[in-house]
Amino acid sequence: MSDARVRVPCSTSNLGAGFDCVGVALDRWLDASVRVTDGSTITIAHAGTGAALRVDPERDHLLTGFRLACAMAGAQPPQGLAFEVHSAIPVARGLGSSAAALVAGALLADAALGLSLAAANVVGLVAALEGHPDNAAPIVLGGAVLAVPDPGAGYSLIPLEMHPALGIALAIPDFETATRDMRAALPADVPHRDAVVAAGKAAALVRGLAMGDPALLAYALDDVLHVPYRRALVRGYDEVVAAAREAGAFGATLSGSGSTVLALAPVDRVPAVADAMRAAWEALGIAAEGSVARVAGPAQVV
Ligand SMILES: Nc1ncnc2c1ncn2[C@@H]1O[C@H](COP(=O)(O)OP(=O)(O)OP(=O)(O)O)[C@@H](O)[C@H]1O
Ligand SMILES: N[C@@H](CCO)C(=O)O
Repeated sequence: MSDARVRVPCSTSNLGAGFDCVGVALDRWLDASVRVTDGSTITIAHAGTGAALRVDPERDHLLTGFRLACAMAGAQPPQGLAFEVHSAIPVARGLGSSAAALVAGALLADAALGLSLAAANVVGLVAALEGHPDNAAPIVLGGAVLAVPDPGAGYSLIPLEMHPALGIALAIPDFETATRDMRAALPADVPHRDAVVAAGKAAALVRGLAMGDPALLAYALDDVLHVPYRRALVRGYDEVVAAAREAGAFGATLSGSGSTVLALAPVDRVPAVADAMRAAWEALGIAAEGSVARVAGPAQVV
């Protein structure tokens, strides 16, 4: 057993029509380390965006990920552990902070105990806990990823091409939306006609990302499966999406389950789109950060 350190990106997921199956790793990072101690206590020191988290260590996703990885490999976790985390990923904003913490914990266990877990296993254990693989998959693999169930119990993880002329803008408001609440807002069933439209939009998303095709992306970002049921819970959603389009975006949608709004745009329009979305929120009295996001590589042991 040795000390270990990892660096894990954030992720945006869904991208409109890729609900629960498409995600992209983005360049905001969580850095974490673990040290084995002589005692029998577990400490987790959070800095950065996690500093305000009031989570008992026993319920912290970092420790959960660590223990799940040990259990998957049949290894006994040490009793005394000291974790240190610095995160730049905003919490409960649709940028995968929970998946990032789970992946970080699992990779720390893998590195510290020499578990030799495959990337697909790490995605699988995080997805099993979260109930969807679209954050864990890009965090572990980097880039844009399609994650769908494979004939066994795991997932097929397929890297998706993103056209180089395609840029990503984010607007991150100062209010949270918990994924649990946003999933509770979804209906148990949708009308068949909506399912038909959703199938076409999901196909349009994959092809639109590869080609950078404006019409396909506009169609795909205008989701019918989850956004219609969630947008009322994100104050200003319609205004921010409209502002993105007016500033030159192909379209905009919730990042993950929100509250962040993500826009896809030609690379040279991305700064203006990010600024327009921020301004739209601020016009409603809601502080927000507008930023240009870059696609990130995979989580790494450093
Ligand atoms: N180490 C941790 N880092 C972040 N969140 C944690 C951690 N441990 C537990 N949590 C819980 O997870 C919640 C955040 O998860 P949630 O799924 O709601 O948002 P998210 O992962 O930031 O966004 P999304 O899943 O929509 O991309 C926090 O409010 C907190 O209760
Ligand atoms: N696909 C998930 C992502 C949550 O981060 C959802 O939209 O609920």
